[in-house]
Amino acid sequence: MSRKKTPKSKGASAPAASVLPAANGSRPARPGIARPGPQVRPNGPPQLGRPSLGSGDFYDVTFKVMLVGDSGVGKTCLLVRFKDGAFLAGTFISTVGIDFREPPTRGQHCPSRWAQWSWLVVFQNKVLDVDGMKVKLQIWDTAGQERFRSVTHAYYRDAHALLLLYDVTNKASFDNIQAWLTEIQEYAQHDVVLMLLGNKVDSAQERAVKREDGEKLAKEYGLPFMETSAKTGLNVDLAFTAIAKELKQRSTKAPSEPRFRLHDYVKREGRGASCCTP
Ligand SMILES: Nc1nc2c(ncn2[C@@H]2O[C@H](COP(=O)(O)OP(=O)(O)OP(=O)(O)O)[C@@H](O)[C@H]2O)c(=O)[nH]1
Ligand SMILES: [Mg+2]
Repeated sequence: MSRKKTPKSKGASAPAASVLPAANGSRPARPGIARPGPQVRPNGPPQLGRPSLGSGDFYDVTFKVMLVGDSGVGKTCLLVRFKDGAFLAGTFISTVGIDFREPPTRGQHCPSRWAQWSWLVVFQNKVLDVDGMKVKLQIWDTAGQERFRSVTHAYYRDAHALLLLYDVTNKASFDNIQAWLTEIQEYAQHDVVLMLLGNKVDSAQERAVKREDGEKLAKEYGLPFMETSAKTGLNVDLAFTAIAKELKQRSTKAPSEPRFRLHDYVKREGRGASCCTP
């Protein structure tokens, strides 16, 4: 990733939410922020695979992916779409904390269940088959609200990849991308895989950020870029698959394999907004 120096973020954070470590396996009584458990690995060599007995989630290698961006851009919805193939329509419930446990009953999530959980950030695991290798993505949603920024920073350094979202119907969320990049530069690993996503392209009539502007910004910072819709699913699987392919390539480093080119891949495979309007 080639990153340009950006001006220091003006986004001064208000005091972070109180830290409320959650007891293992039980839901905290109120929104809170737990500290990373032992399962959280620092960035660097990916964790080698092990079968997680009982869950059926066998994998060869695992990576931590984080979703970041302003509040309301659709991070939680993007994760729900990828994990469950569903869309959280209706009332917007902002994510206001971080939690490290998986939801209580695997395989039984539904939108309403997610809505109940959306005041916590629940990481989700998804195992993808990438060219014959089982790649487990541990995907972390974060609270986009500025008052939680100082808390979410702390988790960047563990991340192997970051999906940075803005909302194409919200110009301010696009204008804030530079500040996000400054934060990422400051807190994430220098070799973190980063992708810019312009979400909500299904809302064509409310569009406030042109596709070309997203492309221009991405080019300026050397980032792969796509427009997505958590509502229709446009390019959602592709974004995560592309990240998984890039991370897998970096970790295996097989000289015989043709080099995976993330930028080319998303350019080639990404679909335009007009393709999937409901
Ligand atoms: N039309 C449309 N609406 C979306 C899309 N993605 C999310 N939304 C809506 O946007 C609102 C915010 O979505 P969230 O996923 O909760 O936003 P967030 O980025 O997680 O926000 P924070 O948790 O506060 O950081 C909700 O009302 C969603 O239904 C999309 O692709 N298209
Ligand atoms: Mg959220």
